[in-house]
Amino acid sequence: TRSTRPQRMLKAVQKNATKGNPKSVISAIDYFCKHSEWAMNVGDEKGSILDSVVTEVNPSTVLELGTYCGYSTVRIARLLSPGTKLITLEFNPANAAVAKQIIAYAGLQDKVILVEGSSGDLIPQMKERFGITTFDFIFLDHWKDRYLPDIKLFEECGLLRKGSVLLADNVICPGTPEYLEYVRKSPRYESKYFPAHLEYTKVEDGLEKSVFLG
Ligand SMILES: O=C(NCCO)c1cc(-c2ccc(F)cc2)cc(O)c1O
Ligand SMILES: [Mg+2]
Repeated sequence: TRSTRPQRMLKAVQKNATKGNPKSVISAIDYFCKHSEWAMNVGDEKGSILDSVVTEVNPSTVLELGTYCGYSTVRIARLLSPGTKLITLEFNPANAAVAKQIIAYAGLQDKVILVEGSSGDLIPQMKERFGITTFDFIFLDHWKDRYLPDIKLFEECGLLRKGSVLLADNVICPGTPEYLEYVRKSPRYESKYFPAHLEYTKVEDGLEKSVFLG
């Protein structure tokens, strides 16, 4: 039967990237998306902003919502200090299976804990399952209608501390209007918008960085 786009992306990584070289995996995926098939990775323009925020925060505890094929997982994991792991949640088992292989091809499997399931179910389990007290950095890139309920869940579960940084993809396209209104109006967050474009296109999009004030 016909392969899926994530499977074709994985093939492109195995063909064009160098095993154990995260930078070449990132480049191979970006090339595939620019010249073969568009796919919903955060991409190189927004990815550079992601890199700069991760580098600035230098987090010890990291959560990604929405693994997809592992592109942003590789971008983040390659920048983490030795011994630091990132937890990434993916609802779609087929995508998780591809992501696992792309993360392994980059040689970053020891820095990543990939968990299959819904964020609504898994966020309340973070403390008991992974011994997390609070997250230093959270990247939101999953279903856009889950951003608002999940940030409220982080608050309710006591997973944020003064200075926790949340970075949200796609706040313009596809858009997360309710989430944006919440973080920009709430006195408990200091928010900043980073303008960019929808991955591999000229369509306007951007990232919203929100710091929890405690
Ligand atoms: O749904 C998304 N992510 C959760 C599932 O993994 C997502 C969608 C799009 C997108 C799609 C279709 C279009 F026409 C425009 C944007 C872009 C993204 O960056 C995304 O993260
Ligand atoms: Mg996205």
